Amino acid sequence: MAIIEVVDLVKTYDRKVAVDGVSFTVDEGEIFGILGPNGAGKTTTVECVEGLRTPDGGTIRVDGLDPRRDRAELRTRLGAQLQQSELPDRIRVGEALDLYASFYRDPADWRELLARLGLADRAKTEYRKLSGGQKQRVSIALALIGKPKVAVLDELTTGLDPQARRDTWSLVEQIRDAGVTVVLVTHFMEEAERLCDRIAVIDAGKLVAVDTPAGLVSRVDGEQRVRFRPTAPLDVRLLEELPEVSGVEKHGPQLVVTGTGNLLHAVTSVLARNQIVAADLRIEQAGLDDAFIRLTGRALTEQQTC
Ligand SMILES: Nc1ncnc2c1ncn2[C@@H]1O[C@H](COP(=O)(O)OP(=O)(O)OP(=O)(O)O)[C@@H](O)[C@H]1O
Repeated sequence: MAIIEVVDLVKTYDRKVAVDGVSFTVDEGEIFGILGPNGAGKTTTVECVEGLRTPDGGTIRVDGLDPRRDRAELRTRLGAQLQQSELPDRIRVGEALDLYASFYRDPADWRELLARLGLADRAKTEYRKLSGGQKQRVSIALALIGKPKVAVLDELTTGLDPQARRDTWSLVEQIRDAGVTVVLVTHFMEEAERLCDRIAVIDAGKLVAVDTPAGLVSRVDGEQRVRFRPTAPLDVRLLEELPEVSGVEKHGPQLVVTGTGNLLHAVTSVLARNQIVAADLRIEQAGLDDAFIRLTGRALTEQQTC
């Protein structure tokens, strides 16, 4: 059953159309990803869902509520993660949670919440003394303090090291397993693929696709990449002429051949005929990043991948 319904959402800043007719539904109990490059309109979309911005067009329902009209009631059902900078440096973790708990009629037990998030021994620690990963966990605790049905987590793992990022992913899964619907805004491909039940791909304000990670990948299924280092000079046109091959790229001494069908056999036959050995040979199947390129016409930039 859908807990969030967004229909034809439009949001414009001055003359810039940030969100341009976006529609999707989020089912109760799922982790729903919103994936796209910087400036795609992801944050604007979720801020409209949270009732923080007024849409210029379209309708939104969250658990049957209109986020603008029913803002007070929405706060008890939807928890949003705070940006790190929104807490004072010197506040103690326990004080922050106590304060936020006081905003709700029936808050969660924050000590229990801290224990669940692995922060039981940090209640008396000043916020500024926490590591990046611990600050993120505090922001998750604050999003959950009102016992929401939906938690919106925006760029949750940006700035975290790989271990802290993986720890945070397990937390998000625990939140979903406890029955909370999670909306996860991200520009990390690996995060979306690993965590999300379904993903909305947004690019330049428009919804490009909504599907499961496997469903998105199946759109480019059959595509493979063969990587190797030829042990002698090779005329790449010999590979480009093969019907199985759709592209050949040179990365330093390495060749990356993209194609379909029996690509490996076709490539190695050409090499054998020319008495060339393929050193460091690797075969890769298409993944979510290939699907993203197919859908948007470009890759997320290097620093945006995990
Ligand atoms: N308050 C604002 N005033 C004017 N323009 C804005 C404002 N907020 C966002 N924008 C613009 O709207 C577009 C969408 O921004 P938004 O923050 O929603 O994208 P995003 O996908 O969340 O990007 P990021 O990953 O960088 O946060 C961008 O071009 C951005 O510059």
